[in-house]
Amino acid sequence: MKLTDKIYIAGHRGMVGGAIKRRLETLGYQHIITRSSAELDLRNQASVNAFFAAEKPDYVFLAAAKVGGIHANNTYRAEFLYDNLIMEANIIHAAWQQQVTKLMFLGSSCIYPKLAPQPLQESSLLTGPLEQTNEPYAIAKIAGIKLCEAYRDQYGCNFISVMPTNLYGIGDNYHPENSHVLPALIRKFHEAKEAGKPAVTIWGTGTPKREFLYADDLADACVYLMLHYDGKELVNIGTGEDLTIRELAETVKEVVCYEGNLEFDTSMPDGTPRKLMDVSRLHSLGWKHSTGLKEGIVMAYADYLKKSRLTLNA
Ligand SMILES: NC(=O)C1=CN([C@@H]2O[C@H](COP(=O)(O)OP(=O)(O)OC[C@H]3O[C@@H](n4cnc5c(N)ncnc54)[C@H](OP(=O)(O)O)[C@@H]3O)[C@@H](O)[C@H]2O)C=CC1
Ligand SMILES: C[C@H]1O[C@H](OP(=O)(O)OP(=O)(O)OC[C@H]2O[C@@H](n3cnc4c(=O)[nH]c(N)nc43)[C@H](O)[C@@H]2O)[C@@H](O)[C@@H](O)C1=O
Repeated sequence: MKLTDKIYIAGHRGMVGGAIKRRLETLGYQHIITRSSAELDLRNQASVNAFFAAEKPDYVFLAAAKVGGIHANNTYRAEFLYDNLIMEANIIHAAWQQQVTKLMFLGSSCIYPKLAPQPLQESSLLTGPLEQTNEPYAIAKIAGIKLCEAYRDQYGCNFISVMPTNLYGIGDNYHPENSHVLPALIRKFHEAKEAGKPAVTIWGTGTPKREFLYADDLADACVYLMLHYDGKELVNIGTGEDLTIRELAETVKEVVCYEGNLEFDTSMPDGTPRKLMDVSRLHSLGWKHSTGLKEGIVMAYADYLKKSRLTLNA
């Protein structure tokens, strides 16, 4: 990937797309192409085809998606399947038609079977039933992986698929119901501290375990793999370390300096009991994460405060 190549980031306004854009700009890439969903609805195949024909990007980071936490996945099941299927199919097909040099598809750790042996190996894909709460999203992601494989097999396309673990960081989604757990806890603890509330409600039992990677680390991994990996096999991207939701809540509570109690709402789903990624392939390719969880949460909280001050002042 030369500094003058045309690079399209689908989803540049999102947490991951924004981090990839920052990383590419830092490295001196001069020709980054972006479109918001208002400018280009990726569910519209004719618009996507026209965009690719006009811009003819050389490289594509496919980070656009319908994304959310366990409650959003379980509530908007049709949207999570339809939107993600349509967006990835339109982009991958147009990338082939316009002879894109290389495309990176972003999947997710949820593609692996609910009870697959831990840590999750890339080879465990399609070896067992999926977690029910995010099955539509997982099926869409698996279809994206299979599309990239099929276009490689039939047309020789250099389309690679990477599987990030749970992510957090700058530009995360802090929606009270639809966000992922880490940004949700940052918001809950902050608002409880500001309001002097005696307790914060955590969904589920607190016993599931999750792995968290700082989004700017993921972006660095994505650029590294775009530069150095051309294989057909999936590559898990994570830290290789996990903790319980209760431990995560205690950590966020400490960072936010909230002094109240935790309460657990077991009417809310736990989801997958554990989804720790096996990152040995990633490490063998020469990349390892650099931001520790507590350090990352401190930076994410600072970003949240900056953004919430902005909205408060809006
Ligand atoms: N967040 C996480 O924990 C994880 C995320 N991932 C994957 O990483 C990728 C990015 O996730 P993340 O950054 O968190 O998601 P965000 O929700 O922050 O960003 C998603 C982006 O997709 C764009 N988008 C959504 N629908 C459309 C549409 N119809 N047309 C055009 N653009 C659209 C949005 O554009 P706009 O803002 O212009 O509307 C937005 O910029 C996704 O593929 C996700 O599956 C994988 C594992 C974990
Ligand atoms: C990235 C990944 O993200 C999703 O899977 P998930 O990791 O299960 O999602 P989550 O982050 O929302 O929850 C993790 C755990 O945390 C508990 N939890 C406690 N309190 C809150 C809370 O307040 N909000 C949320 N969202 N969860 C909470 C919650 O009950 C669950 O046990 C899917 O998109 C999946 O498809 C995917 O790819």
